[in-house]
This record gives sequence, C-alpha cells and structure tokens, in this order.
Amino acid sequence: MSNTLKEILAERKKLIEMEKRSNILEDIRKLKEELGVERKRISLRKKIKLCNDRYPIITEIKPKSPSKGRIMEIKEEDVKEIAEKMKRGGAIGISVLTEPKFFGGSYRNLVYAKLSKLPILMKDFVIDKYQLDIANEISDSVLLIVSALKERLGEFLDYADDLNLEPLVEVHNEEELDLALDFGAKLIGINSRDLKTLKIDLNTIKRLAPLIPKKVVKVGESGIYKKEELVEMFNYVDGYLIGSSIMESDDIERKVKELSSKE
Ligand SMILES: O=C(O)c1ccccc1NCC(=O)[C@H](O)[C@H](O)COP(=O)(O)O
Repeated sequence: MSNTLKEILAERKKLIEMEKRSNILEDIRKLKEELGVERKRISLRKKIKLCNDRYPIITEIKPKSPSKGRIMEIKEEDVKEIAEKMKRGGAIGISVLTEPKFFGGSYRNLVYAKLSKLPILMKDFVIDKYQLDIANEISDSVLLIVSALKERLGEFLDYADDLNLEPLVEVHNEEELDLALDFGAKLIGINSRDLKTLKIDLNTIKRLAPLIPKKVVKVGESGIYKKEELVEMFNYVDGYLIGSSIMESDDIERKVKELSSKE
C-alpha cells in the first residue's frame, strides 16, 4: 500500500472517532430539515442504463486532492449552485467527496448537492460502518474501495444492502475485480488512478472492463480531460466519473455539456 493511501486511511480512522463523538448524524438531519431535502433514493445504476441521449457522466465535487492540491475554494453554500450547473450541463449523477483533510470535503456538502435531485454518490474512504449510517441519511450510493476494505468488502456490501444503499465497488486490478465479482457487486468502478502511485493509466480500464459480465454496470473513474478520451472509454464502460477537469474549468456547466454531449 502506498504511503498516501496508508496516510489517508490512518487519518480517516482518527476522524471517524471524532465524528462519532460530535454526533454528525444529528447535524445532517437538522440541515436536511432546514433545507427541506428529502431522502428519496434514486439509483445511479438505473440512471446510467436509461441514459441514451448523452454520455452518462457522474461529475464530482472535489475541492482538493493529493495529486492536485487545491482545485477550488468552496463554501458549503456554493455546493448547491455547482450541483445545479452540473445538472444543467447534463450530469446523470453527482459524486461528493466527503473526506475533509486530503480532499476538502464534508458530509454537509451531500445535503446541498442533493438539492439538485440527481442521484448522489458519497465518495469517501469507507472503513467503518458508521460512515454507511451517515450515507444512509442523505446519499443514494456509496463508494466502497476494495483496496481499502479487502476481505471486509462482503460485510460492508451486506450492510449497504440492509440500508438499501447502492454500492459502487471500486477496483484497480484483476485481483480486486475477482473479489468484487465474488461478492456479487452489481455496479463496479474501475479507477484508472493507481492509488499507490497516483498515476493515471486509461489502459487499466481497457484491460479490466472486458472481464466484467454484461449484467454488471461498469463505471470508468479518473483522468479524463479531453472529449476524445471519454468517447474512447465509452467503448469499454457504461458510465464515467469525472472530477478535476470539470472543477478546474472556468465554466462548469459548459464543460459538463461539452463532455456529455453526443453531438
Ligand atoms: O485524486 C486523487 O489525487 C486521489 C488520491 C488518492 C486517492 C484517491 C484519489 N482520487 C479519488 C478519485 O478516484 C477521483 O476523485 C475520481 O475518480 C475523479 O478523478 P479525476 O477526474 O481524475 O479528478
């Protein structure tokens, strides 16, 4: 495991303990009530399958990252407008980074993003079931990273199932993919970013996607800047998750439109 991922997971563990003590669940419930947000679930998997008129992309609210540093200075109230721009641009879902230290995210951002009424993916380093309880309050889907959970993936999938939360199971190599398939994942994300080296290689998607049965919905993740790259990736996957290039753009709505459009 890389030092970065090791560091992220160690920090996450400490923060989760603090979150448990600060009763973040109650805070989320209050904010939902204040903003009038309902918990009505929408399936990302279904949205991807039903999208024919444009490329199904999930856009990510990503304020900073280990590979890029600060991408955008965001206050939580800005999240509503960013999500609206993404929706107007044609995004079929929104991924919200909730890890605070390395990605500048927050759980409260999930509530603001949900105002868009698009399916929301809670994107974090989930290692404690308490994080699924938080996702259950407001999110539609939740990311489960195989390299972070390993054999514990099964129990997290079962718990997500109990909560009726849709898991997006992230893999980066054949071994992780086998584990995801053995545990019956129905929505699989192939991350082109190696979390050990942080390097992007879109060939990872080309290599792994054909190994996934047709009934499983495949989502490519990371590293897309140009439309040509995205169009090529759609020969392999059913949906794509894009963060940095959209967040870095001067005009989020236009960038999402440009990427998602089939014209
Ligand atoms: O983005 C990073 O630097 C990073 C570092 C360590 C672990 C995970 C990381 N990113 C998480 C993601 O997978 C991306 O946020 C997501 O797929 C979007 O990627 P991109 O379009 O390249 O921003």
